[in-house]
Amino acid sequence: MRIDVVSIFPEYLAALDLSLIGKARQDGLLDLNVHDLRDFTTDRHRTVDDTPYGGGAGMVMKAEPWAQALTSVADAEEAARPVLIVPSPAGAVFTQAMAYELAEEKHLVFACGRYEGIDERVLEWAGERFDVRPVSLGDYVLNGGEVAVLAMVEAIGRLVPGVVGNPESLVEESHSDGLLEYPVYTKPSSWRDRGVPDILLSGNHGKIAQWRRGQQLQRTAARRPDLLEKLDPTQLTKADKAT
Ligand SMILES: Nc1ccc2ncsc2c1
Repeated sequence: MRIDVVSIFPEYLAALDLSLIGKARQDGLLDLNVHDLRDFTTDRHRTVDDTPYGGGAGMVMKAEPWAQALTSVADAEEAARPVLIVPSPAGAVFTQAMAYELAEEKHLVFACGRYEGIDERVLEWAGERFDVRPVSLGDYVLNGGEVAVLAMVEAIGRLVPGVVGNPESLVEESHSDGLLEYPVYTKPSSWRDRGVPDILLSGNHGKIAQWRRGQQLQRTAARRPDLLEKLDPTQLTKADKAT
């Protein structure tokens, strides 16, 4: 998978050189490229913003530098129609299901907006060449898209085959089955007078699996009842319903 990120703060994305994503880049599993939007300006001051039409506080990102940058990254990859992800508080909420879907794509481009956002005409113009997706991390506002891109690249990148050493570890995690994950414990078995649930020390794998599933359902009901509402009833066993 090729990933391009365009930002006026490319150094913000340095964290993508580290850990799992960094190793995937070294191993050639992720071809990740970060670009400075200012490199696509033509004036001496490398201007990327201007005042908003209609007035109001703040500045808006100018269209032309974005058009130059997006054209450059689209031309860099043969993939038919790259997905252009634009982090925005006004976007569709990013979910694990979306991460799985995007992990199948050949070419992802992330446009990190700043200030009050990007001139809307850029997203309209980009629709000719890209599958344009405004995406939100949740109902809160950051100062720009870079932090959201770090989160999304990690969430998507770890699902690309070969990135995570043991694919099994992707199976039982929050949201993989529509539920929150169960609690986990490790040595010592007694820590500051706190023990480990006896069932986990029993060696009875069937009972352990049953206990873990019950924990998932209880946690989800307590912390994210909205997820239970969304569950397809066929995803719940008779034992689940008895929990
Ligand atoms: N450009 C921009 C500004 C704020 C913000 N908050 C979450 S994603 C995002 C993107």
